[in-house]
Amino acid sequence: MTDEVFEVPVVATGLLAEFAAAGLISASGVHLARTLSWLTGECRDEVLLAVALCLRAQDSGSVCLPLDEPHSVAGELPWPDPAGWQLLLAESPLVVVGAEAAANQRPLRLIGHRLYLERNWQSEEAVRTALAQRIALPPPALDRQAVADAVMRVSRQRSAAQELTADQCAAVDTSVSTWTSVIAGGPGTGKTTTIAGLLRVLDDLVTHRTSVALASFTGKAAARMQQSLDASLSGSDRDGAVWKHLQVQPATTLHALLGARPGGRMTRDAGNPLPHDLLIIDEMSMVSLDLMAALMAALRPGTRLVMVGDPHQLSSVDAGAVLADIVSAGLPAAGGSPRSAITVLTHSHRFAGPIQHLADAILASRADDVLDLLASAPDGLTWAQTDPDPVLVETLNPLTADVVTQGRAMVSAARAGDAVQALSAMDAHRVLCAHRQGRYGVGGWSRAAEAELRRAILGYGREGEWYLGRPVLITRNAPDLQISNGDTGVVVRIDGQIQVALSSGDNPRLRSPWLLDSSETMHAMTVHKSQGSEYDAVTVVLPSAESPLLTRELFYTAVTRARQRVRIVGTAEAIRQAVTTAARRATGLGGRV
Ligand SMILES: Nc1ncnc2c1ncn2[C@@H]1O[C@H](COP(=O)(O)OP(=O)(O)OP(=O)(O)O)[C@@H](O)[C@H]1O
Repeated sequence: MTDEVFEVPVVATGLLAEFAAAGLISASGVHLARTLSWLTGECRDEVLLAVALCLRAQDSGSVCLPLDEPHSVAGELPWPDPAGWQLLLAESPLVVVGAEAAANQRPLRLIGHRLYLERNWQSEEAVRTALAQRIALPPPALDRQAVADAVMRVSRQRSAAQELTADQCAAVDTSVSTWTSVIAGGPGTGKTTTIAGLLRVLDDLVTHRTSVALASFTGKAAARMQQSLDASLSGSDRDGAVWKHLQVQPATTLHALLGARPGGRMTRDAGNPLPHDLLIIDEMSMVSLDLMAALMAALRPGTRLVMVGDPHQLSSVDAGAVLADIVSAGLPAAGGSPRSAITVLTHSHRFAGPIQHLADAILASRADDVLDLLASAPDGLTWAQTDPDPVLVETLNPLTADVVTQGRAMVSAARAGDAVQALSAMDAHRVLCAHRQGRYGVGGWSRAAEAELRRAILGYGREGEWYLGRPVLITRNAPDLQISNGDTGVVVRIDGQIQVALSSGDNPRLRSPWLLDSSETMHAMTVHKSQGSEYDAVTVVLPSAESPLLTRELFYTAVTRARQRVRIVGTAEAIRQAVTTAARRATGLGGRV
């Protein structure tokens, strides 16, 4: 009996077998479909296929499966007719139909032509309802003229060349005067400067103690936010005591703010909400639907929420595209109000040159312009026109000088015990890959760089596993050590002790390497992991044009990580493919906010 029970769920037959063979559904999708079939008696092939496709959609970042969407990889596969498929699903014991129906333990929900895993539907619904409730609240009780005057005053406190732009003033005004707002914009468009302005204006306007929390998705992004906020505020304001009424807490990660516990539960929730009066979330593009649902549950109605980020960047690793959805759907400042609570900052104050032109052309999907620009090789942009392969010296050649210069700088700072210098050398240049493994992946490129360094630098890597100057990527959260998945650092020797210096604003955190359970050598990183960080120079390794990861968002995110120099390693075909392929995630939030 046990054997029978165990065997039934893993066998793929019929449509499941065909789609699995074509790589369109995964083994876990087949397993889920067969298990649900065994539990409920549902055995219609089309329904089981929908279950497996729904799981696959979630694994690739979508929140739901649109049944009626043309399938780009359809080929010879027998896709069910959308209308008939919808009818079959509507009468399946696995499916709840419609937004109004209560949850009743069924694993799937059908909303029109969109099929959701029930859990994703619940998260999306929770976010939508919470946003709608917040929009319906009467706006904060502030005198409109007083707000406008305070914004002007704060803008003029800056030097003439640094006064806030009209868009930045509008963003501050909107964020102060509404409960929920968005400040959207690409790198260097002045989002952090606007946040600094917002804090000053709020401090001017309120008459009571007002607590402010700043959070970002990764620890690195939180540290960067804190750093640039400190730089935007004058010396005296940085000292918390000088704020008249604000209590501004140091920037932290969103998970830490919500008190994430193992298993994904949060300490902060509806019964124990966040106590702050203002919550500012940076790098909002990295926030998944589930995390957004947890955040909305933990927000009191009287907390202003300001979401800051670049909707054109890659979406979260987990399912959802919350910021892009909110920006595309629009967010009214208040119920029935024509005024929008979203401000888009478009002018970059940081780049004017070729990197900005490249980013603009990528976003506008102008492939010819991108290729012309790269071919003209302006200062700051280089293009190694080749199909990358880390085992081929000619591919690595253009990179070698950067890798070796950087390696030398890390080693000498590490030997001198200068953690700040070692970290700055680490961030001087970063190789970014779309893939984790394989020819175009982080693993191979990191190993190739390591081999090059061992050849070029005398004594490199001789001190054992934790050798001086080794760049390290943390791959798992360790809250007790205050380190997060994605943190980066360098092995250094300080006062005779081997330590890993981890990036953290102005003051690196030092951790004993013997306590780091999950880390790897990092000479290259995925574009996903690089989100929220910036480097002086970036080398982007583009996969072949066939790679499903090659999208405009990926290319744009990679290129905009660079402050001064970008090198692209890839073929013209891959570049064209990236620029003309939009990352598509099926979500329902955009149409429902
Ligand atoms: N209105 C302005 N006038 C002049 N300079 C400005 C203005 N706003 C911002 N800047 C400058 O532009 C640079 C980028 O600003 P800021 O750090 O606020 O942008 P950002 O959008 O937060 O960038 P990123 O997210 O890429 O870090 C800073 O040096 C800042 O001082």
